[in-house]
Amino acid sequence: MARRKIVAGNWKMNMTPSEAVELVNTLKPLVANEEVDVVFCVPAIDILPVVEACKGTNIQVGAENMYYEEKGAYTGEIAPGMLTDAGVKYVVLGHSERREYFAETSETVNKKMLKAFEHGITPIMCCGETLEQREQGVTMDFIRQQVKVGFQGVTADQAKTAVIAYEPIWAIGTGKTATTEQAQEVCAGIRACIAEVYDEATAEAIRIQYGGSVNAKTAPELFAQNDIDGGLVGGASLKPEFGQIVNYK
Ligand SMILES: O=C[C@H](O)COP(=O)(O)O
Repeated sequence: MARRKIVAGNWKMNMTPSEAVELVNTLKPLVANEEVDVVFCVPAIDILPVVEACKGTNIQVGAENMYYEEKGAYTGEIAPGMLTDAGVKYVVLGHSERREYFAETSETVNKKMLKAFEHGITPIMCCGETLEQREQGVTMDFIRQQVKVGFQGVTADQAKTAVIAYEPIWAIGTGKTATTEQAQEVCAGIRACIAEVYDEATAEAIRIQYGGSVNAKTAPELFAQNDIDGGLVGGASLKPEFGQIVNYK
């Protein structure tokens, strides 16, 4: 069975709550495509107004991060139960910006993955190599490690519902999209890694996105690849162009 495409916007640290509602109202009619899962991953403070503004549409709301404890003395963190109560269905975990600026490791990402599944939140787990790693030829070794650690303890049934976003760090926000061949090659490698860790059925079911300077021009070819099931879109998700990306074909 063909996998359903999933196109998610990652707003990062952009949009005040009132700007967020305005953006949703602009994008709503542009992303009304029932054949694709459309997700807006938004800053924590925007979640409630965005959930409200997305009611009655095909848009699902995601968070950009989450903590792995249920509650307690963790100043500044957001618990999974808070997200589900607010109407969140997805959470971006292990984005390279969080790994780089907030010291996230694959081990903490793994704890968050397990907690997200426990609460019925679908994780969008990010992985990707630096330019240096690509030049050294260790891209796949590095990504396989990120995936294996990230999925430790995750059951095959849970993994089947997960989303992995392959985002080469050198392509994020740089305007440098990976070539279609580069993106397909790594996404296929990630699927092979899932088949090794679990089985063919799990590898066939899991959805793998590409992320890194995706735009309306590059999306059609990228999303047409066998192992690319959509995109995680940063900059272009804040513009009407996101509608063209969702309607890539
Ligand atoms: O999560 C999204 C990615 O970091 C890609 O961002 P970008 O589309 O602005 O390059």
